[in-house]
Amino acid sequence: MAGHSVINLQNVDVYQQKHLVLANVNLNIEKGEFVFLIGQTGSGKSSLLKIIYGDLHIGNGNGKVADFDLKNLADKEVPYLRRKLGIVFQDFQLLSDRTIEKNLEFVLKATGWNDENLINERIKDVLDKVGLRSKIKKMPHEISGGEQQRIVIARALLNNPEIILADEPTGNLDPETSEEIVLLLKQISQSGTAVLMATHDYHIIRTFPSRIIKCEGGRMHEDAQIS
Ligand SMILES: Nc1ncnc2c1ncn2[C@@H]1O[C@H](COP(=O)(O)OP(=O)(O)OP(=O)(O)O)[C@@H](O)[C@H]1O
Repeated sequence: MAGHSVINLQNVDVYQQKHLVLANVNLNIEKGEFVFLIGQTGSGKSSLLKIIYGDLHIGNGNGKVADFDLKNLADKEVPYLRRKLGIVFQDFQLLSDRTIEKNLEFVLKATGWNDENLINERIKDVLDKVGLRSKIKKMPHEISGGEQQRIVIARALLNNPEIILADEPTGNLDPETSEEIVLLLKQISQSGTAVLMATHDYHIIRTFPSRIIKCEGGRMHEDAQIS
């Protein structure tokens, strides 16, 4: 059965300015796949994610993400590409001066939603998906770190993305809460959204056996094993 590719990179060279970080990357991720991205600090994981969300241009090679052609991606198209992506990064936290509801409303309004009823419904939908509807009126500081991360995931789901990119989403969490977050991301992938998750947490990788790709020695390797 032919799959439905949501990320397809062919012979892509990943540069940070003049420095070649990863050479000749070939990567295909299908709808609903769950993939771990591993590699030492500085090996190129974030750079690879940047290629995928249109923050770095591809020089050599070809790339398609959620039907956007990365090679010919105009700057003005980047926000539309990002709407197809849910981004869960550590440095992309909740706005601390407003409630969970207002955090989510802010993103919807910034991405073109203006019908109040649809906005309210969508906010409830995504909060249900992460099991936190009861926290809708709370401020970020009134909920735990794990709950905040679930809200960040809810926020990433607002525009029904084809792909979630998660960079160390469990970095600041205790082991039990980390497992809950990854379980949630797994469930999201099973409902059809591909998840690409960069992590250094081998306990998590062992607990949730999945496809692993690794950045090492200036290359991206498939079917990586952890020891
Ligand atoms: N903005 C930048 N300008 C120039 N070089 C950069 C820039 N960002 C990263 N690099 C370099 O590119 C290489 C890959 O960095 P990258 O951040 O992709 O690694 P990483 O695997 O994500 O590391 P970490 O696990 O620490 O996040 C490193 O040598 C880094 O110094």
